[in-house]
Amino acid sequence: MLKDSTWPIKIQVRDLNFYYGQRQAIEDLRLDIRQGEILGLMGPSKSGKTTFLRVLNRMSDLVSGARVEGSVHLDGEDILARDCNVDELRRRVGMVFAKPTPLPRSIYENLAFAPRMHGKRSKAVLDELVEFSLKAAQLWPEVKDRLHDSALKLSGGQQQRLCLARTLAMQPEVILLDEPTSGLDPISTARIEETLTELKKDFTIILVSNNTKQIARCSDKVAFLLMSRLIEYGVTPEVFMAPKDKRTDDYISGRFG
Ligand SMILES: Nc1ncnc2c1ncn2[C@@H]1O[C@H](COP(=O)(O)OP(=O)(O)OP(=O)(O)O)[C@@H](O)[C@H]1O
Repeated sequence: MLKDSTWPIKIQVRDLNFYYGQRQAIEDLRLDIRQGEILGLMGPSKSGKTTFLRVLNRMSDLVSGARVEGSVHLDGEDILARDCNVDELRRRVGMVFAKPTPLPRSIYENLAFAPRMHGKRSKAVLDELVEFSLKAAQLWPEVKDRLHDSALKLSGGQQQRLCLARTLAMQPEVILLDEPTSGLDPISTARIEETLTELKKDFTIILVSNNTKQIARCSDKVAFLLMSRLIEYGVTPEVFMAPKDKRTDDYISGRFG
């Protein structure tokens, strides 16, 4: 179901500017992301997509010399505020990277490690969390009989679903995906895309992809960034069928980027 303007806003971005030293990577961004929708973020290389994701869970803080202006509210709370609890924010806003990065441990430990660090010590609770997150990432049937095998034995596509499961094990509210299928074959890509469609029932998702077809297939709304600026934002089929800006049209038709 399409989330219209009456649907609750999960993330509200206003007048967002982001600088790496002198270089501005996000300019005057204004965007609402509604609860339970998939926002596809597309744009050519260096348009600011990854920077935006990193602002949303304050991973951008880790870059020395970086500076942010404006506001980003998550459920009404300003996450750029000094007193924001960044550990809790990163639990609520989880991230999956382009390259799968399982820990060199068992499948089970990949999922139980961080929740245990956050105080979940009971085996029964961890077992349940492992099963829940593997099922949500649609990996459970393939690994349920070998949870104690090394995660490194899994295929690339399975490793990426494991990384998604690892994010889900932290019981986030928002999932950021930065080109999650860029290194995967078409079958593994399709599995991840199906999984995302299931997950949006319970989570708000922001998907960065250089693959415009993937954005068209998976997202409810789409934002097109070009040279640090938001050029177009709207309901995905409308933007793809009738883009308002010629630069969006050029991009989705493959005329540049
Ligand atoms: N850690 C950093 N230090 C300095 N500049 C950076 C850093 N990360 C990104 N940038 C610069 O910020 C701009 C936006 O980069 P960003 O990675 O956000 O774009 P992107 O749209 O995600 O690109 P890509 O599709 O290539 O990943 C680029 O000019 C990039 O060189």
